[in-house]
This record gives sequence, C-alpha cells and structure tokens, in this order.
Amino acid sequence: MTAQTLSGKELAASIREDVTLRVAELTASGRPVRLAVVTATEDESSAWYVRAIAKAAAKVGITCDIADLGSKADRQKISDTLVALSADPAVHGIILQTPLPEGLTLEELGSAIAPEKDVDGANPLSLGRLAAGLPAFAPATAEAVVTILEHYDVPVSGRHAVVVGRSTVVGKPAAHLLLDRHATVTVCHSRTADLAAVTSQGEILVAAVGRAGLITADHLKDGAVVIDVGTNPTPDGGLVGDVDAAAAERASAMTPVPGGVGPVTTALLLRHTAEVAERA
Ligand SMILES: NC(=O)C1=CN([C@@H]2O[C@H](COP(=O)(O)OP(=O)(O)OC[C@H]3O[C@@H](n4cnc5c(N)ncnc54)[C@H](OP(=O)(O)O)[C@@H]3O)[C@@H](O)[C@H]2O)C=CC1
Ligand SMILES: Nc1nc(=O)c2c([nH]1)NC[C@@H]1CN(c3ccc(C(=O)N[C@@H](CCC(=O)O)C(=O)O)cc3)C=[N+]21
Repeated sequence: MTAQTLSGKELAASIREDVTLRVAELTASGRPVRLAVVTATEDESSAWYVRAIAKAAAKVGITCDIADLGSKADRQKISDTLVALSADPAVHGIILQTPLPEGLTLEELGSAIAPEKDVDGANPLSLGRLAAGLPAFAPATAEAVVTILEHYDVPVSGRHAVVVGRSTVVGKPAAHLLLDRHATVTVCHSRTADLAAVTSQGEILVAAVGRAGLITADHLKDGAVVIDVGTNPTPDGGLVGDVDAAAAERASAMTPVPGGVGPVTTALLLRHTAEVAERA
C-alpha cells in the first residue's frame, strides 16, 4: 500500500483566495493590511518560512515588513521592537520567528506582542486561552495540522492522535486543538522512553520534531494518517520532513514536505492578519 498524499497546496491556495478578497475590500476602504515579521536567527528553515510569508503576503495584497534583528540581538532589542510594533496602529499582525538567540525564549518574549495582534499565538495569554477553550489565535502551524485533517475528512473524534514534539509553537497547541476535536491525545518528546511503542498506537500521527527521518515505518500503526510538520534543510538546498519516505508503505495518508503543512501554515498566518484588520 502506498499512502494517499495530503497536499496542502490547493488548500493553501483556496485560503489565500478568500484572504485576497477580504484584503481587497479593506484596502478599497482605505484600510491597508500589514504584517510584521520579527526575526533574530540564521536558522535555515526559519529563513524558508520568512521568504514564504513575504511571497504569499504579496500575492494576497498584505504588506509584509521584515525586521531582521540579527542572531546577536538581545532580549531588550527584540522586546522593544515587539512593543513598538504592538503600539503601531498601521500594523495588524506580528510574528516573532523561532528559534531565538541563545538564552531567549518565545514564552517570555511573546508577552511583548499585543494579544490582539498575536497572529501566531506566541503570547502565553493566547496559549492559555486556547487551552481553556476560549477564542484566541492558535499558532498557524498547529492550526494547519487540524485544518488539513478537516479538509481531507479525516475523522478525529474518538481516535488516538499521537503528537511527537511539545514546543509552544507546534506540539502543545496541536495537542490542544486535537483534544478540542475530541481525539484521545498522547504527546511524546525527547524523553519519551520508547518512542516507537507509543507512536505505533497512533491512528493519527503528528511529527513536529525537526529531525529528518526520525519517524520510520516501524513507528507507525498500519493505516495511520501522518501529518509531517518537520522542515529539515538538506545539504543540496532542499527540504525534507521528519518522516522517512519509506513510511508511506505503512500509512494510509501522509502530508508531503514540501507542499504539505508549510503552505497551509503561511496561508493561515495571513488569514489571521486579515481578521485582525477586519476587527480594527
Ligand atoms: N511546516 C511548518 O509550518 C512548520 C514547521 N516547523 C518545523 O517543525 C519542526 C519542529 O519545530 P519546533 O516545534 O519549533 O521545534 P523545537 O525544537 O522547539 O521542538 C522540538 C520538539 O521535538 C522533541 N524532540 C527532539 N528530539 C526528539 C526525539 N529524538 N524524539 C522525540 N521527540 C524529540 C523535543 O523534545 P523536548 O521538549 O524534550 O526537547 C521538542 O519538544 C522543525 O523542523 C521546524 O522547522 C515548525 C513550525 C512550522
Ligand atoms: N514563531 C514561529 N512560527 C512558525 O510557524 C515558525 C517559526 N517561528 N520558525 C520557523 C518555523 C519553520 N516554519 C515553516 C513554515 C512554512 C514553511 C513552508 O512553507 N515551506 C514550504 C517551502 C518553502 C517555499 O516554497 O518557499 C513547503 O513546505 O512547501 C517552512 C517552514 C515555520 N516556523
């Protein structure tokens, strides 16, 4: 058996189409939409994302400002930048890229992002609201995971979903969103004792680690639906996920990398930004 490909490209295009119309309406009424991307890293997959955001924003008519503070930026510099953007009425959405410089965390810096502009759910208030089942922007990547499952009519309620990775950007919020949709959720991380024993119970497997090939066919339950969030740069300039290609033999469906979660993430970030502008 070879897995069905759960492409994110067409889904992302349809989200962008909706956003394009909404942004055009706002722009026509004299309310142009603006997204600020703050980055302080040379991480390659983060750079991929920043380029993807800039390209997609241009397509839908959102102005995208990139504040590249460099990988030596300190806490004060990053925090000052986020506070200034939060206070700027022309800016609707703010995303702070991870990873951050050594010693700094998204959990503390996220507080400097105004909650109403927190389009990637980085402010701890957003994650808390999400966990409490209150309205909040979920991190776009976590939302992309459940948006893809929904788009392809993958049943979630009552099924066992295993999430590998517990970061604030992906693993944790993805677990909350799956729980909200009534999955039975298990979260694995670097200290999970026997990863394959746990992951092989997942009818749905979400891999969000950042290690090429970590998840092999041996980690999967027969017929599992696999959402591969990992974006790992290869030496030849390409991008691969966390899931080994051979795992497709065991899965019933799998997202590709590139072309899976990534484009949907980008499209949802723009949709969040348009939503903020509509509320303003
Ligand atoms: N496609 C997209 O839209 C996006 C892709 N990404 C990609 O997803 C990946 C994960 O990103 P992010 O969550 O930010 O990464 P982090 O490095 O913040 O988190 C990685 C998680 O994986 C866990 N982990 C590390 N090694 C293992 C292991 N051997 N077995 C099990 N778990 C392990 C870590 O555990 P512990 O907590 O114990 O350290 C941690 O929870 C990256 O490749 C990133 O580029 C990220 C965001 C969006
Ligand atoms: N606060 C924060 N939130 C994030 O969501 C976040 C982050 N920081 N730091 C970096 C990682 C990485 N990430 C990617 C998202 C999309 C693609 C993506 O769209 N990739 C395309 C290929 C890129 C292209 O074609 O330009 C694809 O998968 O098809 C890649 C990587 C988000 N991240």
